[in-house]
Amino acid sequence: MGGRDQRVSPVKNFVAGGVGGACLLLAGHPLDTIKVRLQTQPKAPCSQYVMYTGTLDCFRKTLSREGVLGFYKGMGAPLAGVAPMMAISFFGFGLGKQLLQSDSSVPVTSTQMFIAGMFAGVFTTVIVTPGERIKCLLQVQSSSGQVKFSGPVDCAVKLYKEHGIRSVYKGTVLTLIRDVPSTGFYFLTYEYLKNLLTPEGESVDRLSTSRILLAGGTAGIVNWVVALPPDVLKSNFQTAADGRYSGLVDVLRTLLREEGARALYKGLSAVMLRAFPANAACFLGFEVALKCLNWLAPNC
Ligand SMILES: CC(=O)O[C@H](CC(=O)[O-])C[N+](C)(C)C
Repeated sequence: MGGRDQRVSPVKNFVAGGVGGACLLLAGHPLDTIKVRLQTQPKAPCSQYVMYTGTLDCFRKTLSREGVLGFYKGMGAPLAGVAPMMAISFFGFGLGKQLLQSDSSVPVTSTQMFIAGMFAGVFTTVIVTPGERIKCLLQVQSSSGQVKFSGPVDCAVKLYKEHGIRSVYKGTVLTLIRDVPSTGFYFLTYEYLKNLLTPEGESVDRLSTSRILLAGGTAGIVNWVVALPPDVLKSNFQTAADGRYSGLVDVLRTLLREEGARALYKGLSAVMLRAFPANAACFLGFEVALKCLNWLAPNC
């Protein structure tokens, strides 16, 4: 597989990855707001009184009542987490490729791309695990009606005070199971499609915006096809009361026994609806930021 002609500096990958993360959030947050509103709307006595009948209804009502800004409520906390996560992810991927590629004139192979992507997945787990634990607990709390945590910082402090750092990092193994293979496929798909979509004789670095969007969006879909089953297990494990599950195999067994295999793809439509535009924007933001950085500092 053809890689970039020259190696990209890890700092540039980090900064451009952060820009990509901010774009991911800007494009994906409206669908996340819709998803959370649908998931947490109060149970109605009959379908006539239901607040939102579906995704489109929720979109229309939010737009007419709150305007476009209504879709961007509560974006501050995720911005503080998603931009650094994607910065670390692109940094880890770039570093992984450099470590695996002994000669920079030899293109990076598909296997090396996949391993470098998995490497990035290991890197991000350090910040993703506590971020997901806090996010999931807050999301479940808003639908359960019991307010234990006033916000992300309060949640982190309470978890730490109650059961120490182990509690903040509850779900680390499941986060690794979710993110290591999926990030491998994420970057492999993007790089593979970029090469496939590059016309004969042209450089992959001059790919059109529409093709970058297509490659990035598809990478997002592939990422979530792989990530969703462990994501369901992770969310259940991270939000369960202490002692409810003896381990991750117990979560899997319980879920399969109680809800069947379909439970492993819960929330599929909302996740997929968000995955394409959010990740298309992420990779476009990354590529544009990288071009700007290369223009500003061509020699580093
Ligand atoms: C599971 C996840 O966070 O996926 C990221 C993209 C998205 O849609 O949020 C990508 N990555 C796993 C590389 C962080």
